[in-house]
Amino acid sequence: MSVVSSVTVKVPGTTANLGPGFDCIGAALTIYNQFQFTRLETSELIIQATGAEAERVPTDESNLLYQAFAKLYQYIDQTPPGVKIEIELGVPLARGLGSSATAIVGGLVAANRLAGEPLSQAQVMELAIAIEGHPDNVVPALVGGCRLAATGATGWEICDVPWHGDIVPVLAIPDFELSTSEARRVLPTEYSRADAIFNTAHLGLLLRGLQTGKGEWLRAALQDKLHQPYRQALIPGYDAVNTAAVAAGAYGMVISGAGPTLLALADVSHAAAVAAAMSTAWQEAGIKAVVRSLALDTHGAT
Ligand SMILES: Nc1ncnc2c1ncn2[C@@H]1O[C@H](COP(=O)(O)OP(=O)(O)OP(=O)(O)O)[C@@H](O)[C@H]1O
Ligand SMILES: N[C@@H](CCO)C(=O)O
Repeated sequence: MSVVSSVTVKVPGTTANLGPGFDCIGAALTIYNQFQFTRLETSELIIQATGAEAERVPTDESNLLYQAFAKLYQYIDQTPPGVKIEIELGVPLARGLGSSATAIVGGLVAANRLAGEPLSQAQVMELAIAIEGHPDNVVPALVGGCRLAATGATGWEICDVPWHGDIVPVLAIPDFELSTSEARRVLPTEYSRADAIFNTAHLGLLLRGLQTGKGEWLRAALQDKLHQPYRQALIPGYDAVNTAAVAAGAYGMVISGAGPTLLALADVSHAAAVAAAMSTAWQEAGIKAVVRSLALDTHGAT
């Protein structure tokens, strides 16, 4: 592997949970952050950001991208070099579209490349999961597609989840933030057996629904008892947007990641109507939102 002094990493945003798959399933989307890392001769850290809300990205060592970059060097027992980081933001911050995962994956992949690829992709993935605390955003951000992650005997087992080509993810992204930590604080620490069984069954159904595109299965599958009932109150207009999406032909609607973005799944023939209905419903609830029909990213970080 040749030694390089500059590397550009493009990382997709992600939607995690998909309803019943809390903390274990996520999909990479065709929305991206791009990060350029250039090694400096001095020990300086220079961070510049462009794009929507760029002024909100920290430009010191607290920056998550730099934290992940430094973590990889720490892992290989080296001092991180001085570096200039140029950030082009395409994934909105703290909206449930995996912005933190793009930063973690971007920092790790760039550090690994600048250090001469000492770690395998599997090792980078383990580090990314350890930093984020759960696998459902960082795994698809790194490898693309829709992925399910579960702990195995010696580490994480990752499996690809086939996604039928007719299923369109429609994302309604409001103009307010909801941090993951805040959205996790409202969750209980214990659940009933009935809730555990409910989610187990619905996640199984979701996997088969995504694979086959069978409407009845998808309509039943997009339900959850582990996080959504507790988080809906943090998202004004949730019920109205949900009702509008389903009336316009969506299979169902869920919270994207920890929210506040809402994700509807629809077949291609209904996607445009679902997008329009979600937009109107949020507007009528007094909330500005951007609605986008996206596709699955299949490459992950490049
Ligand atoms: N490009 C970036 N550079 C540096 N830090 C970032 C970047 N993107 C996100 N972050 C950090 O991650 C925080 C948002 O993380 P958070 O987990 O709350 O939301 P999210 O990852 O967008 O949503 P979710 O995890 O629900 O998909 C930001 O406030 C910021 O601190
Ligand atoms: N599974 C995570 C995704 C957001 O990081 C959550 O819902 O809290």
